[in-house]
Amino acid sequence: MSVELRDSMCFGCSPQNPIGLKLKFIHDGDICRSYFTGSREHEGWPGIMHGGLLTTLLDEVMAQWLYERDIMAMTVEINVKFSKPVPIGQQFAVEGKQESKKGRLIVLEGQVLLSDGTVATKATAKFIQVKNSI
Ligand SMILES: CCCCC/C=C\C/C=C\C/C=C\C/C=C\CCCC(=O)SCCNC(=O)CCNC(=O)[C@H](O)C(C)(C)COP(=O)(O)OP(=O)(O)OC[C@H]1O[C@@H](n2cnc3c(N)ncnc32)[C@H](O)[C@@H]1OP(=O)(O)O
Repeated sequence: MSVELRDSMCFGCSPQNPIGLKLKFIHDGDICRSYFTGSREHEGWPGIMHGGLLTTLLDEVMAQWLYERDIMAMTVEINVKFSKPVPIGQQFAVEGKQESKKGRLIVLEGQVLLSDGTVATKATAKFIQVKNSI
């Protein structure tokens, strides 16, 4: 791999990106999980998390599921279903796991869970495996 994690300015996970989300990840069996609490800077509708940012969070946990397993892959497609609003100021969980793998095409699923366990958002994303030289 020519790009090391320590050099990354990844908007989702880099600790050194001043405007990034600075996400941390827990790998729990076949699930990658992160926790996030939105603030006013993350809202779309007043008091509600911006859907584009939820998509970013979902993309990131799914990408990290792969990265943890040394699979270098890029998102080529993502479909997101927003079922319930995600309130600002309340911690929620974001989870990702693999659904299938066929050749270079890897399909992952993600979800946003509110603190009471309600699934607020669901995602399916396709990743294509690339050479370890991004
Ligand atoms: C993962 C990170 C790696 C880097 C790690 C480095 C340091 C660590 C840093 C951070 C921590 C790591 C992870 C966090 C990083 C990011 C998180 C967010 C993820 C992203 O933010 S990521 C950015 C957005 N993303 C892009 O910027 C992709 C743009 N894209 C491309 O650059 C090309 O697309 C490429 C190179 C991916 C593939 O190009 P290519 O030329 O190699 O391959 P080709 O097009 O031939 O496709 C091959 C086969 O996949 C089939 N195929 C293609 N697309 C399909 C689809 N949608 N559905 C079904 N099948 C599909 C074809 O049909 C063919 O199938 P077949 O082989 O059977 O013909």
